[in-house]
Amino acid sequence: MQIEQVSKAIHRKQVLTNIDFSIEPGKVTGLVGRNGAGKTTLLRLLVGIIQPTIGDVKLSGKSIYTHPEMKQDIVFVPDSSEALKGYSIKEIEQLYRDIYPRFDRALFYQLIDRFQLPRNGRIHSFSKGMKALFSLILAFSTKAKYILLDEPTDGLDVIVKKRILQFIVEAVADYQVAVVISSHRLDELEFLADSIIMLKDGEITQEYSLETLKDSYKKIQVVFPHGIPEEIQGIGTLLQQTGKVFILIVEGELEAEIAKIRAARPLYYEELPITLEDLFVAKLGGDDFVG
Ligand SMILES: Nc1ncnc2c1ncn2[C@@H]1O[C@H](COP(=O)(O)OP(=O)(O)OP(=O)(O)O)[C@@H](O)[C@H]1O
Repeated sequence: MQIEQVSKAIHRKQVLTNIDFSIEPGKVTGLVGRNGAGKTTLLRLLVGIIQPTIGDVKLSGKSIYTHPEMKQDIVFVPDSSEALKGYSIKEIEQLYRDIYPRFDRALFYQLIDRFQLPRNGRIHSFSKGMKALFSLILAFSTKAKYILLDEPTDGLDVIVKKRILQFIVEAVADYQVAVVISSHRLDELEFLADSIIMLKDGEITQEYSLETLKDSYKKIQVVFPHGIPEEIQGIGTLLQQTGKVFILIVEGELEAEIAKIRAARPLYYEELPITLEDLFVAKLGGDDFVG
């Protein structure tokens, strides 16, 4: 799937600007950003619920907006499954079979049994965790090539969460689907995602491959008795300061930057393991506005 220079304004407000990336089969792409950054709007654009003001989303070179049959290959799981509430499992299965011609009924019931959901239940009798699991089962049973998940584990207990994450990992490997996950759970994305797209105020500020993440950034703890010396101010991003202890995220020419820090003779120097959360705070933690 190619997302080409997509911008979207809603009620004259610019919500997304120049979004450009592609999504690969068999890979999980994590979408991160602060509240209001535009994640849900982007997912809604990728599934064709809304259309871009400028730009296009293409599958095999064809626009999903002018070739509606393409939408059989894309399924969106919103963060709440309220819309399905009034139906029974059988009714939803029928509905999905009408929309998605490759819907795999055998797989659907196999997964319903595996996760011990009642075959004859109605969705309104399900707990939040059961609804979340059911939405995922439904999505993967469509055999759509692109599965878009908005906060799939939001509000779930640890056990259900683990089952859901495990299920996503297995399903991506088994069916070679492309999954896009919007999430605030950076620890979960670290476990799941192959790459991360970071949105800020509707724009992509960073794209990371989780494989190279740890080679591109360093998290450094240093102690300077009189504050960070002038000659190295501006190197890296200050993540945290506790008294004389500074934690910095360094990027770019790592060796050269680290050599400069060491040349400033800190009383103590240590490299710490970097997490996605560190990068999130370093890159997006700058202001307190939530829009
Ligand atoms: N239908 C709409 N009408 C007006 N504004 C909207 C609409 N949809 C989205 N927006 C605005 O677009 C911006 C992005 O919203 P969106 O829901 O995509 O963000 P998000 O990154 O998913 O946020 P969160 O993490 O809080 O779910 C917000 O400022 C929101 O107010």
